[in-house]
Amino acid sequence: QLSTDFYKATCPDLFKIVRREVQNAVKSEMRMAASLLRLHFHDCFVNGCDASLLLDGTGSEKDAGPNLNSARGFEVVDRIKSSVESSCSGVVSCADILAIAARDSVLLSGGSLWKVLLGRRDGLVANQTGANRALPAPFEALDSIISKFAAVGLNVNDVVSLSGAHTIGLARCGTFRDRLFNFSGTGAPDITLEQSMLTDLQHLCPLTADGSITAPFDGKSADLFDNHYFQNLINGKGLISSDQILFSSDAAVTTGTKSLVQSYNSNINRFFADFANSMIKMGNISPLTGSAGEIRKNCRAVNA
Ligand code: HEM
Ligand SMILES: [Ca+2]
Repeated sequence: QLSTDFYKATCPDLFKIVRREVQNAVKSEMRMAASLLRLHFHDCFVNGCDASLLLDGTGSEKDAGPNLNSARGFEVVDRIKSSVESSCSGVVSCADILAIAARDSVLLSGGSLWKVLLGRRDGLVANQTGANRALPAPFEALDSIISKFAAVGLNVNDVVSLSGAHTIGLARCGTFRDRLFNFSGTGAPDITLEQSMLTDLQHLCPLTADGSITAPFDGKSADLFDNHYFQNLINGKGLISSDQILFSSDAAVTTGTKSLVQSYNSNINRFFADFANSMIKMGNISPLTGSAGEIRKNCRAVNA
């Protein structure tokens, strides 16, 4: 029961304000678009899209494995929230701000536009254990990733289209280094990783180096939201294992992800349309509505 015009009367300039703040953030650092998009994903997979990810404190989702030293953009969310508050105080949820910021981040990176549904309210608790359980890991098997998406109502099509978000942004060496030297204990690199990219990454991420050095997911256009990601997979140039297995694993054939990769590579319009559709579905994961939850004043803490 989310709707596109939820704040029409109570915060008529909402879209303008968020767009302006996201634009400012992206102007000073293009990567921020990727970081904001990821925040909405990591919020929605845990307790639904309720801004649980934004809560500070012990037991926070920010300190869960997939987010610690990894999720970023929280200061930008604070800035958006305070701009929104100064124009319409106490009416717009942090969960909705994440949804709009994710949409605008894709648009400002050259991707498609969709009508974002609104009316979510903010949760009262963070769920660190839930974040560790629900968020997919880069080295996870395809059937297991598919199960995690299924657990929140998303299908195989959503897995592939939403993985296309990795057309922008960066990943730390630590998230893919096992592929470079000793892939799942074989003592050799991942054979599905293309040779020149393997060599480049081995130089960027030697075993002795700090695991926080980063590489672009899409070496061709790390800041542009396009469909190169899928071409990369076909060429053995997926960065993390969970990307490459969508094309190269045995399960990619049986689950149908391989043919979806091929179709998004040959038809960018289909990718854009499916991505928009899947983002709307993801944004609809168990929202709090009506009088459930609250409208947080500060995205980092529940109201006093
Ligand atoms: C399919 C399962 C997925 C896995 C296993 C996965 C895993 C990862 C990993 C390991 C990173 C790098 C983190 C780091 O370096 O610390 C990352 C970054 C990123 N992920 Fe995913 N991801 C998945 C799906 C998604 C989805 C569904 C979205 C959004 C719709 C998304 C958006 C992003 C973006 C934009 C970045 C780059 C963030 C930045 O540069 O700040 N990912 N992901
Ligand atoms: Ca959440």
